[in-house]
Order: sequence, then structure tokens, then C-alpha cells
Amino acid sequence: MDVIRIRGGKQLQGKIRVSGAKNAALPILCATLLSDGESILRNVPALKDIETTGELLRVLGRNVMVDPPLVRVAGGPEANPEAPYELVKQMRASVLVLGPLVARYGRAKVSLPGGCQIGSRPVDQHLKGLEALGATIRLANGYINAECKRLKGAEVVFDMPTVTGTENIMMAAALAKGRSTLVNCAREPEVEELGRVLNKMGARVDGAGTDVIHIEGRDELDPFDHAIISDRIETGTYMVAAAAAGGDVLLENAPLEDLEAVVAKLRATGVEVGREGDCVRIRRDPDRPLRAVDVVTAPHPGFPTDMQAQFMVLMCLARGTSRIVETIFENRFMHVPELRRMGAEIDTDGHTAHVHGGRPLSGAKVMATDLRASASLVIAGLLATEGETEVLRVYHLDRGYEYMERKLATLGADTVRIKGQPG
Ligand SMILES: CC(=O)N[C@H]1[C@@H](OP(=O)(O)OP(=O)(O)OC[C@H]2O[C@@H](n3ccc(=O)[nH]c3=O)[C@H](O)[C@@H]2O)O[C@H](CO)[C@@H](O)[C@@H]1O
Ligand SMILES: C=C(OP(=O)(O)O)C(=O)O
Repeated sequence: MDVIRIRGGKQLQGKIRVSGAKNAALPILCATLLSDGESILRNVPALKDIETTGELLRVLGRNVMVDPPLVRVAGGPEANPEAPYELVKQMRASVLVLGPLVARYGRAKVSLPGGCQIGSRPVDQHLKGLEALGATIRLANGYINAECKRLKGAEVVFDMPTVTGTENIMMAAALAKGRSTLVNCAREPEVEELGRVLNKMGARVDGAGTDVIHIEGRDELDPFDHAIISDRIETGTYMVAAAAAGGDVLLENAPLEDLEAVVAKLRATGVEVGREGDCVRIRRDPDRPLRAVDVVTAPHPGFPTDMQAQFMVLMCLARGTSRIVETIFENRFMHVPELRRMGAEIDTDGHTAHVHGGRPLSGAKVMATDLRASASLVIAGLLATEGETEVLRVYHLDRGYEYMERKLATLGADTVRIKGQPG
């Protein structure tokens, strides 16, 4: 297993380019199942989750060429509509093949994704939505079995805004007969992006990115050629890294408009965030102390849960106590014990963490536990003023960050990957 070693205490300077968005690319890859012919995805990041999805699409009978930033997926009317446990367990987002498979092939057998490190992560809303469109759902032996000759447009009211739930039902409704109305939808930019792709495929999707989406289904959909939007969570992660290490960083292709809640919190702590040409510029004078601010995670456009761990590290630097409340996932504080090992003073009580900032962090060996927690540990390593940090189990990081140690090194950080270490 690879390890990332960080020698902290260096300010960050320079420019890096933000990659394509993982959480936009994954549903769009699954949307290729909705048509025959060859679809082309551009600006796809080189990530483990993209490889896993490519492998899954191959198992389902597609021809897949993954050569980031380009991915090609081709297929015809035949498929093997079974997504096995071995692949689904590697990546929860695999459940996004469920809607397309049942809509296109009338049948799907998809392993239940189960929980993961950050929470139980149920899929009841996905199943409820498919049932509303006319599918029969049976759970047996750890698999979801879904069947329906032809889905029919319907109204689906989600109990809560769910990102992949909304995406699964949008894809299913795009091939259903008639009109669907989805209510209480997730409003994340990645949902809006999927709407754009379904429209390119010939469906009529209206309102993606708002809480009510109307979809006029079609008998057949066309393949597409599409460049994926930039990754807002990668952007936010590098913003926090620049703020934590101090310095002056330009991020090319950064989707600032999708990050308002994060930018507002960064500014409230005293970090400068602004536009400079087609880049976003983040500046912080490391001699000026940061202010402690409180954060409550919420569905978009609220503060993203996927930025909570990284922001918590920044609050370790701030003067005073910051209160961080995680409202989306029940176990998303796994980075806290690791940060404590580096000298952070953080108490947790259920869904709330209190970060008592201002204590220096020191380097340590720490364990990556999930994707965003891994990024937070790398950032903690950047600001540790003494000793070196080794982040173990970086396969979590590789699921969602393209060449993170290289991008940080471009900015002057002392970050290297050491291959094949005992994990
Ligand atoms: C691949 C992808 O895009 N992943 C993102 C997606 O995950 P994901 O789509 O899995 O997360 P959801 O938006 O579905 O989860 C939101 C909340 O709804 C609950 N829920 C969800 C579905 C359901 O059927 N029943 C139910 O109770 C969940 O437990 C959670 O509390 O959105 C999350 C929340 O923004 C992000 O952290 C993930 O990075
Ligand atoms: C939690 C994440 O991904 P997933 O939903 O695939 O677990 C994430 O992107 O932060």
C-alpha cells in the first residue's frame, strides 16, 4: 500500500488546475447504459473510482476505454444486467447502474451497497422511486432485483434530498413512458450536470439543480459527447490547503459559483478568496491569526459534508473554539482521533465537534479512513511545524483526488508518495 509523506511548514505558491468532478463523472458514466452506440466523456479525472466504474460497465457488457481525461463507452442492445457484490462493495456509487439497467433492459440485479466508513448509507429512496415508476423490487441474498417491462412516468416525492437517489431516478425516468415529476430533489451541481447530459441524449429534463425536476421520457436515447464540469470538492480542498499552509495560490478552472458556502466560511476566518482572470486566487498571510468560525453541514447550497474534515483542520489553526456539526452522515468524524495524534484539541459529542484551535500540530503516522478524511490528514501534514507526517492507506485518497501529492508539490509543498509500504 502507498503512503504519502509530508514535511510541513512550507507556504504554498503558484498555480494548479482543478480536475474534472468525480461525483459528476460517475453518474454520467452510468448514463451511457441508457443508449446504444458510443458515448465520449472528456475531462474525466484519473481516479480509482473511475476505473472501478469502467470495470463495472465492462461486466455489464459494454466496451470501455478509460484513458483519462478521455473515456469512451460503447454498447448495443445486449447486456448482462447484474452488478456483482465484488465491484459494488468497492464503491457505493455503483448503485447508479440500477436506474439505467431497469429502464433500458427491463431487469437489474445489483448488489446492495451497504454502509461504509462514514455511515449506513441506505438506498430506500432509490427503491421507492423505481417502484413509483412501476418497477417490482425484491431484495434477496444481498441483492436488489428490479423488474419492469417498461417504466411509466410518475410523481416521486423524496423523503430527503438524496444526490445519487435523485440521479438514479432521473436516469430511469428519461426512458420511462410519459412525464415524471421528482419532488424534494438534491440540488447539487452534479445533479444539474446529469440533467444536461440527459438532455443531450434526447430526454427533456427541466429543473435539474432545483428541488423539482420534470422529465419527459423517451422511447430511445442517443449517445453523447460531453466534457465533465470541474470538481468543486477538489477546489475546496486546495482552497483550504492554501489557507492552512499560508501563501498565494491560483486555481485554474475552479467552479467558485458552486462553492459559496465554503467561500463565505473561508472569508469569515480571514482568508482572501477572489477571482483573477479565469482562476480563483486564495491568499493568507501566515502571520495573521485566523478567526474560529462555526460550520453546519447541509445539502447544497449549504456547507458540503464532503468539505467538513478539511475545514476542521483549518479550524485547528484558528484562535478560539469552532463548533462543527455534521448533519448528513452519522460517522463522519473518523479523522478526529488521527488529528488528535498530531496534537489537535478536538472534542466530539454525537454529531458535533468542538475544535479548540491555536495549538501547533506535529507530524505523525496517521491512518486514512475514508476519502475526505484522508485529504484532511494531508492538509494537517502541511501545517505541522515539526516532524514529518505519513498518511497510510492512501487508496482512500486515490478514489477521489487526482495526483494530490504531485499537485501540492507543484505549489512548493514537500509531499511525496512512497510506493508499496506496509499499511
Ligand atoms: C458519488 C456521490 O455523488 N456521492 C455523494 C453523494 O452521496 P449519496 O448520494 O450516497 O448521499 P445522499 O445524498 O443519498 O445522502 C443524503 C442523506 O440521505 C440519506 N438517505 C439517502 C438515500 C436513501 O435512499 N435514504 C436515505 O436515508 C443518507 O443516509 C444521508 O443522510 O452525496 C453525499 C451528500 O452530499 C456526498 O457526501 C457524496 O460524496
Ligand atoms: C463520500 C464520497 O464518495 P462516495 O459517495 O462515493 O462514498 C465523497 O465523494 O466524499
